[in-house]
Amino acid sequence: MGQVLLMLRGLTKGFDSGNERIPVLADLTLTLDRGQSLALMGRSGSGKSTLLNLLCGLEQPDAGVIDIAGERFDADQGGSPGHRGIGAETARRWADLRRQRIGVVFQDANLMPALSLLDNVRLRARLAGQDDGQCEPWLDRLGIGALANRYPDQVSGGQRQRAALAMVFAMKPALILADEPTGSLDRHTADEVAHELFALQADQGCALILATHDPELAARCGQRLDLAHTAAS
Ligand SMILES: Nc1ncnc2c1ncn2[C@@H]1O[C@H](COP(=O)(O)OP(=O)(O)OP(=O)(O)O)[C@@H](O)[C@H]1O
Repeated sequence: MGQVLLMLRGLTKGFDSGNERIPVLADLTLTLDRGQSLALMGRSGSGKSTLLNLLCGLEQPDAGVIDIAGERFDADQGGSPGHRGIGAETARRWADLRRQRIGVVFQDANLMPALSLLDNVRLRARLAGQDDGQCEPWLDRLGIGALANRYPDQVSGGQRQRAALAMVFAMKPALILADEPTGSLDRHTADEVAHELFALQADQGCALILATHDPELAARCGQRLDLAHTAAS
């Protein structure tokens, strides 16, 4: 058996709508080892983005436990769901994890507009405590080395998506969270980016969780979780 990277126990999350709490995820339990990949599937609104947000601390669960790389987060039981604060210590631990261990590739590639693609990658590496002097090869590997000195608004959406992947790999994360990482790309570019994503994931031995509607992309993952079939949907 591999080394466990992520453990979810009884993870539950809903959102307030008027006086009601609408359940999105109910009692979700799963384990992911280092080096494994998991595709999150399910119809629109089934909770894929919500789960990714919970896994990087951008949303807080109503109940359950999240354990990532030995950092354990228990849902705060004080107050009613939706009205709980997050303690300063918990916020700090999530921020540390996002900076050093969790690489996030969400739909609107989160590049700093005032920095070139290369400087975006360097900044991300530096924040994660990695060597920022070795960042050009990441852009080369993603096929955008020639665009290193351009700013994000001077390249296409697909090229920004590749730069976002270069940033994630430069930080050498333990876990990558990707929300439709190829969603805005044409089929050919999507295939190229997916190829690099899985090749680099294998090279680095990190775990990958990706939300997608694309069955071909999901088929490349070792595991699949269909949120349409979880108790809340
Ligand atoms: N901040 C919020 N407040 C209230 N409801 C929310 C909030 N965020 C998400 N929801 C609701 O939770 C449900 C799950 O949303 P989520 O974005 O996780 O779905 P998804 O599976 O990622 O959908 P898609 O495939 O369309 O991206 C939806 O019904 C959505 O409207």
